[in-house]
Amino acid sequence: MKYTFIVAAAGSGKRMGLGYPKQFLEYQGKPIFIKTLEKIDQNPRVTDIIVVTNKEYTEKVEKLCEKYRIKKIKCVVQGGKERQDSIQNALEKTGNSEIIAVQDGVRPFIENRFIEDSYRILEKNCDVDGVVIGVPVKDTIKLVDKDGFITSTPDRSLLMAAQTPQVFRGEILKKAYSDASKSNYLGTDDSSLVERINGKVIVLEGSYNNIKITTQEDLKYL
Ligand SMILES: Nc1ccn([C@@H]2O[C@H](COP(=O)(O)OP(=O)(O)OP(=O)(O)O)[C@@H](O)[C@H]2O)c(=O)n1
Ligand SMILES: C[C@](O)(CO)[C@H](O)COP(=O)(O)O
Repeated sequence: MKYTFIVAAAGSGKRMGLGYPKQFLEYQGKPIFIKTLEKIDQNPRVTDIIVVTNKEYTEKVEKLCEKYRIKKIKCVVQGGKERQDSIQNALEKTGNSEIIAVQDGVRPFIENRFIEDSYRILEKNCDVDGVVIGVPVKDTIKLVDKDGFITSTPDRSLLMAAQTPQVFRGEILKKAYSDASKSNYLGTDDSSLVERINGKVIVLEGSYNNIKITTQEDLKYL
């Protein structure tokens, strides 16, 4: 079995406003995306890792992966305009991988149990197409109209905030991406693409620590 990880590191980090992409920000002496890659590389079941990055940073990423001895790198591919385009480019290099996981390069607090438990769920349940790491929402969520007026208050007990990794059977993930591209559907995560082709995806409780480094306020967690 091939267990491929795609690590998305092709964003520009506009909201962080560093003047360079936040995946290169140093945390404990290493770029954030390297900290993320180290955790994935250490899992014995992961067979290969594809990193997606901005065209102008490809060589830098290759060198950093070498410097920090990330052993399972299969290739570094060029990203696209949106995160979804970046993942689509990486999917083209996954070959016949049976299980494909997608991870934000800027979520360095990924835990090994997220990977292990997701693989276990997919192995034990042939009717499940994917596993998404997520946490119960703590705030009350309001749906609003374009003028900011509240239209409804969804039942919070049914709301989960999606994180990464998001782990899928390779075939359905590729089909989901291909269908989304044909119909110009742009989702904000990988699971939403699988959901729209009626894939059965389960949420596995992750951790509130597993944040995505997005804005300056998140730097206090590093
Ligand atoms: N075209 C893109 C956009 C994002 N990402 C990656 O997807 C993850 C989550 O995206 P986000 O936090 O939105 O990162 P940025 O796009 O860099 O941030 P911003 O939206 O503030 O510019 C990050 O690891 C980012 O590098 C990517 O691979 N390709
Ligand atoms: C995939 C994701 O990290 C799940 O929370 C998130 O949706 C990425 O969103 P962004 O628009 O790239 O910040």
